[in-house]
Amino acid sequence: MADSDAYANLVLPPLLRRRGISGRDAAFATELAYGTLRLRGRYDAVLALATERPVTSIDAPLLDVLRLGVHQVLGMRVPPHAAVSETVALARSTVGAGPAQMVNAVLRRVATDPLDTWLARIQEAAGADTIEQLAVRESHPAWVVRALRQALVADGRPVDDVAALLAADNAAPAVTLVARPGLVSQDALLDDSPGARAGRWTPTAVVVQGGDPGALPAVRDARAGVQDEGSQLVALALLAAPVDGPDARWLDLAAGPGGKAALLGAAAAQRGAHLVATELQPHRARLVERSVAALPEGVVEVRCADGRDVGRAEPGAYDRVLLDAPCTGLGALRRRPEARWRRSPADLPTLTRLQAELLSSALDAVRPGGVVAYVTCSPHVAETRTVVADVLRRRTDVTQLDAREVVRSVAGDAIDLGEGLAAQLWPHVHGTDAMHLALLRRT
Ligand SMILES: C[S@@+](CC[C@H](N)C(=O)[O-])C[C@H]1O[C@@H](n2cnc3c(N)ncnc32)[C@H](O)[C@@H]1O
Repeated sequence: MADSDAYANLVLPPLLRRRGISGRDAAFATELAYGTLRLRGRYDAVLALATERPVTSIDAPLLDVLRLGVHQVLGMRVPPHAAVSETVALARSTVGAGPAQMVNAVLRRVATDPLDTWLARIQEAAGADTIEQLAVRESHPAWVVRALRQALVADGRPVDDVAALLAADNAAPAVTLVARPGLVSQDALLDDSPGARAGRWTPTAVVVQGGDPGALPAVRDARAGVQDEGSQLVALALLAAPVDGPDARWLDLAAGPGGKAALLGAAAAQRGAHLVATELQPHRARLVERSVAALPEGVVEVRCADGRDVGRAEPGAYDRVLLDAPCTGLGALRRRPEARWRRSPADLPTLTRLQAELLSSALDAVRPGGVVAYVTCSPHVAETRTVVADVLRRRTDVTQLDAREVVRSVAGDAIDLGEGLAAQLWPHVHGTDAMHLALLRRT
């Protein structure tokens, strides 16, 4: 999984199901796989010290086995002798008897000292640069640490918050459900999920304890869905933003797989509005269809189309527009264990160009007095504040609203938001993905 192009959260659950692995065994296998992927950077630094050679010189399959072993020894509560013997057996069956001996020696060495001792050692080996130290300790690429630190500062938060943010990225998030308004109530979802609690910020979120949310009837028939509470909050904020004049034609410009479209669609059904959801990728457009399946016929129209063309094709046609733009996803690293190792700064120019083009189209598609929500599940300044500032500089027909005020009107005044007109959520502050929201009104 570390080397293939598959996403762990898509590959692992069906794999476990096919092998008949469930309950505690499935939970163990999931923690082993996700934890190893997440903490790969930390464990590679440990392995470089324990093997006294660079990990790049270790064959990929053997390195994966070693990482799995180190995670059991340092990251899970597996007794060291069991972790070592299981991993050696795995090495013997996958990479051969010779490498298995090496695995045995290396893991015994790793098991000699506790995690804190290894963390101190790898930090020291990283040199004097505090970013590099944080990068190995909290297992993030250094460029991601730099970008997150810059985003925290841009939000007016203490630079030292970055350590807590990186640690929050390394903790598996609780599964959060959305009760789609008018289809199922938050109370009904709470009643159906033993041990669940209501979300902190929205009247739609329910945080569940383990189990398979897909087994809940409300999730199976799309009255509810799995959705981070930050995603729910930004969609509800678009719905709470004041528009002047009519309020019946809504657009979701980049809708796949459809979590926010389903929430907006449910609200549209209640308010007598109509939602057009465009998505470029046909298979993701089909996922949008599925996510809105429980809504009354005709409320949501899914179109497989390029969102960049909508502003030109339908100028001023909409009252509310959501642009949840394709982005690096650096705000959702907790939920995508391997994502941090896949992205590179080289992805940014293509993404930010696309984000700017989509935002221009969204602003053309909204009528004067209407509102566009520009949303990313990344706090990266280049994808958020810079994209919005560039568009505002080029146009004279757009003003930025105070998104924090609107978010407070949904989440309550106690929510701790940073500086500036945008609302930036953070895993370590809000317990959500690091969603960014800017609200723009056509004048
Ligand atoms: C961040 S995701 C949207 C997530 C969605 N709002 C949700 O809550 O489920 C961005 C989506 O934009 C789509 N996309 C990328 N380029 C696009 C374009 N030019 N026009 C429309 N959709 C596009 C991607 O395929 C992806 O599904």
